[in-house]
Amino acid sequence: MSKLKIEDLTLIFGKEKEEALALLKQGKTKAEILKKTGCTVAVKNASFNIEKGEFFVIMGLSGSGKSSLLRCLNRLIEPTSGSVILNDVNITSLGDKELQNVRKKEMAMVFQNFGLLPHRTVLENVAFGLELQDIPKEQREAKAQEVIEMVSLKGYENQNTSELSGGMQQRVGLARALANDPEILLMDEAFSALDPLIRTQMQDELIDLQEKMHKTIVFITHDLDEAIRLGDRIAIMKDGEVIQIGTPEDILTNPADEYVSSFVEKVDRKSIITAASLLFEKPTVAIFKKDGVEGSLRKMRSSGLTSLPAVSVDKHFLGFVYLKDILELKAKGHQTIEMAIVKDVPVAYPETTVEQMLPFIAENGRAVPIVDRETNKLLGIVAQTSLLIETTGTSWENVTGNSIDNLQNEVI
Ligand SMILES: Nc1ncnc2c1ncn2[C@@H]1O[C@H](COP(=O)(O)OP(=O)(O)OP(=O)(O)O)[C@@H](O)[C@H]1O
Repeated sequence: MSKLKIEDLTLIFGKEKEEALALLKQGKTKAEILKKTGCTVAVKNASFNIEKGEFFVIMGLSGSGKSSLLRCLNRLIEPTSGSVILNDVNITSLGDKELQNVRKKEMAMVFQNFGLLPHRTVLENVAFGLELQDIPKEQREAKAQEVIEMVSLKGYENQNTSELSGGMQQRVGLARALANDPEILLMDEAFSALDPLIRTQMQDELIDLQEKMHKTIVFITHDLDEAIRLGDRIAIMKDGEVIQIGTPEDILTNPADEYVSSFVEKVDRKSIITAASLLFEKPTVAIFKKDGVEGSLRKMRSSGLTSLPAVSVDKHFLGFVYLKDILELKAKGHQTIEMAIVKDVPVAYPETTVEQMLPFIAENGRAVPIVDRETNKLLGIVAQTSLLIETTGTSWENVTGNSIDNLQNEVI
């Protein structure tokens, strides 16, 4: 179920909004509109859904419109046109009072610069939102204490926040947001001010927390590595436009344009790309027992491969068969291939990452079989060359001197 629906949302800064909006409709660019009207198009026709419980990351360079878009979600900034639907309620048309309620109960924001009250204690900061709602002291402090423990700040309740390190201050920021039990957390570059080690630690803790909380999180970052670590899906923004939305793997394997590619190039793909996206698109060549020695030789010859997976009639993976062993059987006059099936072969599953498959690289160049975790059916094979390409970033032709089509021409 979609928690948030963002429909054709546009945000323009400046006085001549109507004129700017009209020019936008005519297809004029952000730069042209700025020149003609003095208005900045911060968000342009954004439309997408965020699912309940999803960790949704909005990523883009500075000035691409991420913060503006995020602030339109709770109307800290009023969108110029379009709507934001939260649980089927169009919050763009709510009156002040209803909007206050949404902000108090449904959404909470965590800011990059923490936004804490420096002369108040951790406990008071965390309970502050509840205090504004006139929740009795005892009750709000009990709730604050609970979330303080969730973000590992137990023991620091009575410290002034100005005495805390950046990482700890951001824990207070997070605890304050969680104290209201919001359904949606809006996090604006929440970890960007932290040094790299603390930042990674906070990312890990947020991932752990989210596994328990199942909130809907909208997280902004300009860092693709962070987006990939955290996001179930990532929206990439450029010049106010959302130019691609997808899972981290979608974005790495199919960048929508040069801009996205330029980010993606710098990412370490090994831990993200899975066997599923490396599976040969066409069905894998495999050997059945009924193929016998002659049939196996034919399949190896026509595929140009010196080792092939063997499968049962219902395509369960049995092991690997090597050309040299088949030739030996032939020389000895055997017709069945049973003795040539090497059974002790590591298998991967669709969700196995390239990094996890690297130890499977064998000296004899055998491919990695990918099987269904439940049924052990062979889904396909990943050639070692694919793994090398993924780890070195080079092309098929460079590694194999061959094209992928030559490697497969027979169907299981
Ligand atoms: N209050 C404002 N008045 C006028 N223009 C603004 C205002 N806030 C943002 N902008 C402009 O809107 C565009 C989007 O800015 P925004 O801050 O949303 O981008 P961002 O991707 O969040 O960048 P950053 O990571 O630097 O915060 C930019 O061109 C910016 O200059």
